[in-house]
Amino acid sequence: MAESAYRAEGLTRTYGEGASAVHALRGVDLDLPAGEIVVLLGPSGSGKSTLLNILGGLDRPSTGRAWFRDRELTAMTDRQLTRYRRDHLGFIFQFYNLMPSLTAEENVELVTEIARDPMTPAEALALVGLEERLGHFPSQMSGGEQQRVAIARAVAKKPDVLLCDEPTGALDSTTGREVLGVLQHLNQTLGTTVLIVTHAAATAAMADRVIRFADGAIRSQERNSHKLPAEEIEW
Ligand SMILES: Nc1ncnc2c1ncn2[C@@H]1O[C@H](COP(=O)(O)OP(=O)(O)OP(=O)(O)O)[C@@H](O)[C@H]1O
Repeated sequence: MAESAYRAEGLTRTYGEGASAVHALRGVDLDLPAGEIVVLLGPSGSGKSTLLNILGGLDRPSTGRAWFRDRELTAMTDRQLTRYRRDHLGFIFQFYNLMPSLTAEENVELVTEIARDPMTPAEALALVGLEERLGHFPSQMSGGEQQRVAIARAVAKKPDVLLCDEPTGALDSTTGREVLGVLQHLNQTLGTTVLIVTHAAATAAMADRVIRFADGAIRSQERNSHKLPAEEIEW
């Protein structure tokens, strides 16, 4: 059986109390094997980001338990969660969060300087097809190129898992497909587990596993028998 990346049992997350409480997660059970591309779909407010943040060690559930491999995230101290994020995860968000005063190479260097066994920034930027743009500043690049720098930054430390929250949310469909192609390439060449939270339902076509959320719970989960290359996704 494939090694497990994540498991979760009965995760709930409630914000606030009493009548105004928001039940962002209402009991989520999960079992995600390592090495897959997993796409989480669902309407706005259905709890997708909340789940991603808990698996990413950025938030804690109100009740329930979660594991990364055989380590229980919900039993970790804040320090242990910080190390878990540093040693195992890369994050990609809708907005690229690049430092405007640093070049592409220097933006990636921010991570490679503190990682244990990183690629060089040039290697990471080559993986996302930006080997020619090392010395460019974010303002000199398109949105898609900036997102590729952000992906290079996330993968430079060779993470086991890439957690992506709306990675194509700010991009047009052509550029979005290119960015998804980069994620697919990383999954195929490095075996990185990739979790993608998105509104773009078409992204499901490139997933190994599609999880649909509604109202804080998983409504369905399916495995794709036939995955499409990202370039062939119809938006
Ligand atoms: N820090 C917070 N404080 C209060 N409520 C929150 C907080 N974070 C999220 N929520 C609420 O929890 C619910 C789930 O939010 P979440 O961001 O997980 O949904 P989502 O499915 O990712 O939505 P979207 O697709 O719009 O990003 C929403 O009703 C949201 O308003």
